[in-house]
Parts: sequence; C-alpha cells; structure tokens
Amino acid sequence: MLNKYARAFFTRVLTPIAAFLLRRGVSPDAVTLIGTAGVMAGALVFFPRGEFFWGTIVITLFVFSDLIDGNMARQAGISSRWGAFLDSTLDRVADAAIFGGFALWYAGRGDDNVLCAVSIFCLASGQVVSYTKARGEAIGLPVAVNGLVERAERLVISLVAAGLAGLHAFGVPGVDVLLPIALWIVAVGSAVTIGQRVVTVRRESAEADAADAAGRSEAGAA
Ligand SMILES: CCCCCCCC/C=C\CCCCCCCC(=O)OC[C@H](COP(=O)(O)O[C@@H]1[C@H](O)[C@H](OP(=O)(O)O)[C@@H](O)[C@H](O)[C@H]1O)OC(=O)CCCCCCC/C=C\CCCCCCCC
Ligand SMILES: Nc1ccn([C@@H]2O[C@H](COP(=O)(O)O)[C@@H](O)[C@H]2O)c(=O)n1
Ligand SMILES: [Mg+2]
Ligand SMILES: [Mg+2]
Repeated sequence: MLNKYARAFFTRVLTPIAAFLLRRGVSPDAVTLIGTAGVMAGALVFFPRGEFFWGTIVITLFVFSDLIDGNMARQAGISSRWGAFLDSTLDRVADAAIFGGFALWYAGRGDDNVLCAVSIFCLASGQVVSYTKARGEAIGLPVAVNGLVERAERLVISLVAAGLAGLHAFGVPGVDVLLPIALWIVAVGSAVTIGQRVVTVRRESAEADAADAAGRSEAGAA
C-alpha cells in the first residue's frame, strides 16, 4: 500500500537530492552501499543497547537512500540488472540488521524471550515474504500480488514504534509498549503476506503448467 501510494510523493521530494548527488559524481551503487551501511550501524550499534530513539534517527537518515538510488539510476538512464540485484540484496541485509538489533536487545538487557522470538520471526518472515516473490518471478510467473505487509510497511510500523518507544528513556511514560505491539503486528502481517503470495504462486503455477500441457498436446496433435 505504501509502495503504491507514498512512492509518488517521495519521488517528488527526493528527485532534487538525487539530481544533486548525480551532479557531484556520486553513483547509485555508492548510495545503495552507504545507505545499507548506515542502516546497519544504526540498528546494530543502538538497538542492542536499548537506545531506540537514536537508533531510529540514524536509520531514518539512511533508509531513504533506498528510494534515492533508484531515482538516481532512472534520472541518469543507467538502471541496470546489477543495480536491481544489489538494491534488493542489500535490502535483505538492512532488514536483517534492524530485526536482529531488536532480537539482540530482548536476548540481552531487554530480557524477554518471547519478544526475542517474535523479533527473529519478523526477521525470517520478512526475508521469506521477499523470497516468495523473487523465486516466483525467477520461474517465470508474474506473482501479481503484493500482500498485506510489504517491506515499506514492515519498516514504517517497526521504526515509528521504535522511535516513539525510545522516548521512554527521556521520561515519556507508557510509550515503551509500542515496540512489542509493532513487532507482533509485523509478525502476524508477514505471516499473512506469505500466505497471500504462496496462494498466488500456486494458482499462477497451475495456470502456467496447464497452458504448457495444452500447448504440448496441440503440438502433438498437429
Ligand atoms: C518524536 C520523534 C520520534 C521519532 C520517530 C522517528 C520516526 C521515523 C520513523 C520511521 C521512518 C521510516 C521510514 C521508512 C521508509 C522506508 C523507505 C523504504 O526503504 O522503502 C522501500 C520501499 C521498497 O523499495 P524497493 O522497490 O527498493 O524494494 C523492493 C521491496 O522491498 C520488495 O519487498 P517485499 O515486499 O517483497 O518484501 C522486495 O521484494 C524487493 O526485492 C525490493 O527491491 O519503497 C517504498 O515502498 C516506497 C514507499 C516508501 C514509503 C515511506 C513512508 C514513510 C512514511 C513515514 C515515515 C515518517 C513517519 C514519521 C512518524 C513520526 C512519528 C512521531
Ligand atoms: N544501485 C542501483 C539501485 C537501483 N537501481 C535501479 O532502481 C530500481 C529500484 O528502484 P528504487 O526506487 O526502489 O530504489 C532497481 O530495480 C534498478 O532498476 C540501479 O540501477 N542501481
Ligand atoms: Mg532502492
Ligand atoms: Mg530497495
């Protein structure tokens, strides 16, 4: 949903920044790599220590690089298969760092085995959500479904909650419950999304196999 409705807005806002970086000789790949490194640093330095506010601020500064890199490539007319591969692969690395950071907090001083498990489930299920689409497309299917919780939703839900929960350390009462709530929402939403994508791939596979079989029997009859 966010990918559909918010992308146009962010494209307008980020296009001048992308143009500026291109004029300075920065490449889309460099933005992809630096953005991922920044997200990883924010997540793995701050989240395991429970510093959710500062971790979210650092991640937010870098995460929009994922919208800038593609914008730069398109503006410069240099979109490439390699760029698409690098972008998607490093998305997975950044997501692992974010949910891994939460898991490390709950495994350590956060001291909550259930929320540690929920964080690990968010990490793994998010990767599976992406894999279902990538593998379906790799076997030639359209995978014409996005599902309930795409990457943008996973990030916005968990990072807004983490940023607000981080305000607890500055004396704001009650906000610390937001992160557990968000993690449960992302976990359940990701499970539903996997189901939606698997059902779609199963239907599209059956249709494609039936079309292939019909084509073979027509060729045999001729
Ligand atoms: C009082 C202060 C409190 C501090 C609060 C801090 C608030 C800031 C918190 C969060 C900001 C989070 C912003 C997150 C932005 C995410 C941007 C992003 O990376 O989107 C990526 C996404 C997809 O891009 P790609 O096409 O490159 O990715 C493909 C996709 O990911 C597929 O994934 P799949 O669904 O399959 O898992 C992969 O299959 C594929 O491989 C991959 O290539 O881009 C978009 O979706 C575009 C839309 C972005 C929408 C961003 C909305 C941000 C909205 C609000 C943030 C601000 C909220 C402020 C709240 C303040 C609260 C007080
Ligand atoms: N280093 C890069 C990054 C991205 N691309 C191209 O942009 C597409 C992704 O667009 P986003 O707006 O989601 O970032 C990707 O599929 C590539 O075509 C690139 O070429 N090089
Ligand atoms: Mg990108
Ligand atoms: Mg990306």
